[in-house]
Amino acid sequence: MSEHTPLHTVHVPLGDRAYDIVIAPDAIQSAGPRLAAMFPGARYGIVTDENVAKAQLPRLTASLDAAGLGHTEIVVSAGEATKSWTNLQSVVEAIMAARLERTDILIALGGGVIGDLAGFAASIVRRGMDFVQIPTSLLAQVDSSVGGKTGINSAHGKNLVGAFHQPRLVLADLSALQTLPPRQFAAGYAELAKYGLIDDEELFFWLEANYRDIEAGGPARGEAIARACAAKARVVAADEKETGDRALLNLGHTFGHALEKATGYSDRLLHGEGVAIGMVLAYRFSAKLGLAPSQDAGRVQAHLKNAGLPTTLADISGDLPPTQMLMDAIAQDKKVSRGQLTFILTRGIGKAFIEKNIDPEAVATFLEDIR
Ligand SMILES: NC(=O)c1ccc[n+]([C@@H]2O[C@H](COP(=O)([O-])OP(=O)(O)OC[C@H]3O[C@@H](n4cnc5c(N)ncnc54)[C@H](O)[C@@H]3O)[C@@H](O)[C@H]2O)c1
Ligand SMILES: O=C(O)C(=O)C[C@@H](O)[C@H](O)[C@H](O)COP(=O)(O)O
Ligand SMILES: [Zn+2]
Repeated sequence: MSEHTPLHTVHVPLGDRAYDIVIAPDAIQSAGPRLAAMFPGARYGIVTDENVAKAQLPRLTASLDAAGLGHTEIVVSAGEATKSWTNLQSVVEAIMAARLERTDILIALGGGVIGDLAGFAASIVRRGMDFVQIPTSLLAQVDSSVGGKTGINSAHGKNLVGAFHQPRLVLADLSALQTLPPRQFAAGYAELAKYGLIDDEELFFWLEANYRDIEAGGPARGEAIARACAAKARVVAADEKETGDRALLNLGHTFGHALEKATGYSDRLLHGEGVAIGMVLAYRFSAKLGLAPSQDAGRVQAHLKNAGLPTTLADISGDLPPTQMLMDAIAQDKKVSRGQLTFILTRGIGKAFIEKNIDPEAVATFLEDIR
């Protein structure tokens, strides 16, 4: 095995938009030669945030320099508020100021915020340029770097402006996770557990048994990331633009996105934390409707809590707005169709399903009851 052999490679079979997800301990160090072989003659724009610029950018620029690849860096603030119109504009203008051409490559180096923002910028600059995802958070390695959803938040809600734009390559560097703060690691773990909760109870039980090794950076970590990417690749390949079953990946997100909006896209609630609470609420709501055993809801909540995640509304610091305001946010969910709410509900662990025409009164009453 060569020094740069990936630990795992997951293929995303999307015809002329197919790509690989390379999962390796040193994917950043080996990026230069890999990119040079894939995109002869290209220059690179690297979009990153200020934390990742300190922790991981030097490894990437050293690799590009060693391979003789020209690059320019675009550094934005860290955090969810960065997914905004203002930052979209400045990133797009910076790409043009650097004279990156349509056949050059934009690199998103960072977590899901950077992937979503840079990916969206790539989708619109010069009517679309190629981009490469180099995810550095657990959340981005198991979820956001794969599948081509890109976008920003609006005053009306989460991810309401965006495009489907697939990356040409995903390089998930396991050693990058060494500098990720523990709270961010836990937030990413929520999206990892989500795959088990959707349709793979064996994966959820394996995560329960292997959580400590995953957290500690043992061999289970790479395997968990690869299993998550394979699960997402399967869903995306079958339904790239979410006309059907891709909506299952939204488990916990209808509640979670409303809570992120309610907390001002701030550090009060990270996306993965909102998803953790949202998934527990989806299980509790399903149990209340008589669809899922309440023991399963309890088991899900216990595991996420054990992984260091908030699992109830009371775990969110500060006051939350009235239920009606949460319902207003839910009404802007992208799964709403002809004015009807769609929720991802469940019949138990690994048994999620899409339910249309959910009565908003039932949701509001449920939220009032648990507050
Ligand atoms: N497009 C999709 O399919 C998809 C899927 C899931 C989530 N998302 C989006 O992803 C975003 C959340 O992503 P996230 O949790 O990665 O948040 P993030 O991008 O804000 O990154 C988390 C934090 O960790 C820091 N960080 C990242 N990597 C680091 C590293 N290796 N070392 C040190 N610090 C590091 C960042 O600077 C940031 O402060 C949300 O906006 C969510 O909506 C998108
Ligand atoms: O890739 C998907 O599809 C997902 O739903 C993954 C989610 O984890 C992610 O948060 C996504 O950005 C949510 O999509 P949205 O369409 O509800 O904004
Ligand atoms: Zn998510």
